[in-house]
Amino acid sequence: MALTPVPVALRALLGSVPAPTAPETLPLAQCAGRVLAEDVMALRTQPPFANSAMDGYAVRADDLLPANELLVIGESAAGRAFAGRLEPGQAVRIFTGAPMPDGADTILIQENADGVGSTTIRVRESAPKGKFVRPAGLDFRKGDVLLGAGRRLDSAALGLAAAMGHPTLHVRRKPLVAILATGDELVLPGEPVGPDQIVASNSFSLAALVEQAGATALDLGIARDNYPDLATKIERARTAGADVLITLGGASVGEHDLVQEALKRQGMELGFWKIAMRPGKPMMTGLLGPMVVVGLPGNPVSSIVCGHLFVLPLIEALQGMPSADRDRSEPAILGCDMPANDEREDYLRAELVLTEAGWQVTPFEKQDSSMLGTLARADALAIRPAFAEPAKKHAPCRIIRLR
Ligand SMILES: Nc1nc2c(c(=O)[nH]1)N[C@H]1C(S)=C(S)[C@@H](COP(=O)(O)OP(=O)(O)OC[C@H]3O[C@@H](n4cnc5c(N)ncnc54)[C@H](O)[C@@H]3O)O[C@H]1N2
Ligand code: MOO
Repeated sequence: MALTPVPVALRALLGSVPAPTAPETLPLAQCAGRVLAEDVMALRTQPPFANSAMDGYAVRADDLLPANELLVIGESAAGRAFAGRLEPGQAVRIFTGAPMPDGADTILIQENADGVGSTTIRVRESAPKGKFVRPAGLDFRKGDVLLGAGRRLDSAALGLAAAMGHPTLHVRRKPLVAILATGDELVLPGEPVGPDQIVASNSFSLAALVEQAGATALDLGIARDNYPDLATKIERARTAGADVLITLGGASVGEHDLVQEALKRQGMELGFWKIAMRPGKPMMTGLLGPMVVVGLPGNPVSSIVCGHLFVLPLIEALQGMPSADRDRSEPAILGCDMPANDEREDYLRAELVLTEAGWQVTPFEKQDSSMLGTLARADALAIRPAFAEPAKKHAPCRIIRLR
């Protein structure tokens, strides 16, 4: 079978998502990190009235001649407006956020007035008409749509939704991602490790990755390399209603690589298998009923790199984010010479340095896909396209930032 290029595989995977997860209504305080299921319209105008941006005096700009004296006739504070009307020659003591009194058009900040606190003030320095006045609707008006469906609710978006008057929001249910490690050799961290055993790490790294992307991880533990155990644990993912099943390991071509066959026996429709990338070549995708299956290679670095390239966009697509298929790479320059590349696109663990010419990326010398220490040190993946010619230090390249 020919190797599938990364963008082809990614498009196919995102295209296989049956539908975004169902919407649910949550109180605002529980919406951080969730994705909006519908557009959000302002239920009110902000600010609802013209107000002062500074502490000082509400005045008429026409009265702001240096040394002019103004009679202070009252006070407007936030939550306690001045009820009367300002006439020529008058001022109203005002504080930040307080409503502008009728008849006033400008704020004289108290630093530019003499006699602050007394019944008469003297203009020290003039100000143009409208200075430090926030007109009603400066931020938004009732009916404005300020947050679109598919927007992830970061702190600014949540603050805005609150200011628009929404106590609850319609957001996508968190995708449920079942994670199944496979392998006779695996033991959990902290368990006794036999001479031919390996500590399982991939479930932890993938769970962290999917949770950062807004999903809930469901750890199915470790399936041993036999069909009955694999079948039981795959079944558990289906019963739990997982939107995605990530399998780890057993993806390659050896006699103990049973995962694909186990999934097919349960009815999985294979999407693709084997991608033109390094690491991550044996990755597989499929659909088992409505559940999207992603079979990741067992090598720890391969599984995490595939997680960044495929699983993160998949989880965004499941949350209805329209930008899920965006190009996540950024420009950089090489920090060293690079040899020609073969038919697999390379994702090299690398460190970044910010230079006058932008990010300079230098791949680590050792790139084995078992080396988690190197991956944890890496700032980015340096991308070397398939069949790339040799490249010189400072040549342009693309990177994907890891943190
Ligand atoms: N003849 C060939 N051999 C291999 C090929 C190939 O094309 N022809 N591909 C290689 C590539 S590339 C990769 S990547 C690996 C991936 O194979 P598997 O997905 O079958 O992975 P395993 O054999 O199950 O495990 C590989 C390695 O990773 C360790 N592992 C597995 N699961 C975990 C886990 N949960 N946590 C930590 N470490 C794990 C496992 O012990 C092995 O050491 O295949 C190549 N072979
Ligand atoms: O592609 Mo494998 O993921 O080289 O190690």
